[in-house]
Amino acid sequence: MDRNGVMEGELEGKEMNKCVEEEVSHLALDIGGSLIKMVYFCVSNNCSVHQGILSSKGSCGLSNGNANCSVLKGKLHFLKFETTKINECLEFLSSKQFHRNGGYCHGDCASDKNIIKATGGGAFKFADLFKEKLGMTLDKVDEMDSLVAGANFLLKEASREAFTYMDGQKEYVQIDQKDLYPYLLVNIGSGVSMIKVDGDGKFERVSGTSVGGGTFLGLGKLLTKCKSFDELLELSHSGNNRVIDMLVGDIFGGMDYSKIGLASTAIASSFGKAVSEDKDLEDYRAEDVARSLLRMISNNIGQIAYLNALRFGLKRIFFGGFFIRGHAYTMDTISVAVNFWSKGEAKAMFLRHEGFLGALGAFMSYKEDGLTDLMAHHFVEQVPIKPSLCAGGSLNNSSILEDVNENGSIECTVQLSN
Ligand SMILES: Nc1ncnc2c1ncn2[C@@H]1O[C@H](COP(=O)(O)OP(=O)(O)O)[C@@H](O)[C@H]1O
Ligand SMILES: CC(C)(COP(=O)(O)O)[C@@H](O)C(=O)NCCC(=O)O
Repeated sequence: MDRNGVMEGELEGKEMNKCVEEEVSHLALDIGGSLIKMVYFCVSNNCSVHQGILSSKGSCGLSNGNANCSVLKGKLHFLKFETTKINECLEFLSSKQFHRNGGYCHGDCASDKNIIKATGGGAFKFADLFKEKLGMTLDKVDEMDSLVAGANFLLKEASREAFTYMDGQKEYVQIDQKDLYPYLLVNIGSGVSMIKVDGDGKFERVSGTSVGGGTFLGLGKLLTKCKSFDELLELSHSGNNRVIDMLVGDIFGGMDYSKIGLASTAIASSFGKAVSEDKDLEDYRAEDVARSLLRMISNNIGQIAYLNALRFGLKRIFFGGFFIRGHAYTMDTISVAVNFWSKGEAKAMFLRHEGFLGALGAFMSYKEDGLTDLMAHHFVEQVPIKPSLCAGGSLNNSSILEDVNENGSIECTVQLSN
């Protein structure tokens, strides 16, 4: 796995084998414009999968004591691949035999009737490819439905999922389930969707913008010649946006424009300095360009999000999508924008499993499918555990913010009807 958490190389493959030995019962995909997100449930050793119906070989150690193991213990795992490298995803699924036991089957798993829940535009675009290469049918789940289901699930079931981030301070937010709705969900993927959520399955996509994560990476690649998202983020770390952005102070001779509440250090015009300076792109440091770009896009999304929150009187805004990547400066910029525009009234919040909302929602939709005998899920998040520890090993509690999505498997139980 590279620094992005994108699968590559043998080592991760070996680590994942351990999980396969423990049996993957269900798997769902979110195939987006930039990344493929995968969520799968790995049944703990003492339970196994037979013909698509999960049953126990021994005691599952769970409450109902039913020999058919209607409650399974295991872990939810999270992985991502670049969409342009979809073949790596297919190879991974194939090598791990996920196409045999990752979906649900109509009685006969050995047949080609494997069906996998999938959301995102790629569920349409790549349906034939999955069929041709793996004999897998992608059962399409609507992207907005999935995002909302994934977010609601995490906000209600997972502990330490939502947090605020301001001035370098991360604070987990205790969500009162009775007081969750309404909220604004802002998913920053390649593009940005803004969804007003009023309940389970009750929502409206109220806005969106095409200036999103794809814009950041696309423009960043053109302007800095960097090759990857991580490289671009890394560059932005050591950059100074003031070299390129035109500040209020640049226009007002170092003074604030206090009458309208603008400090001299506020950005008056992103990239505005490049207008008057007789410089070529090469004369600017790639670090500074990356920083200005990140700031411009984060600010803009924060502002549009706030305006939509204002439009509907929403106080809480949850930001998801892989543009964020747990990156301090991105979250800080978004938080400052929301705080500034709302005069402290609205709050920006972020999610640990930010990029996996759609995939989780697609995963949850198995429970609506009678074919699976899957009645309901009950998830209990425990300690984030590295996928490599799936088959045992010491617990790792020191989850790093940036890597939580790859390392933060969730211990859970899945309830199935007999
Ligand atoms: N490893 C990565 N490769 C490409 N883009 C990444 C990566 N990590 C984060 N990103 C950012 O995340 C965005 C995609 O977010 P995501 O939520 O997966 O959306 P989508 O569903 O459109 O693929 C990209 O546009 C980019 O800004
Ligand atoms: C079309 C999309 C829903 C696709 O989702 P994505 O793959 O970007 O996560 C998203 O890119 C989007 O909402 N774009 C903004 C389009 C607009 O409202 O202008």
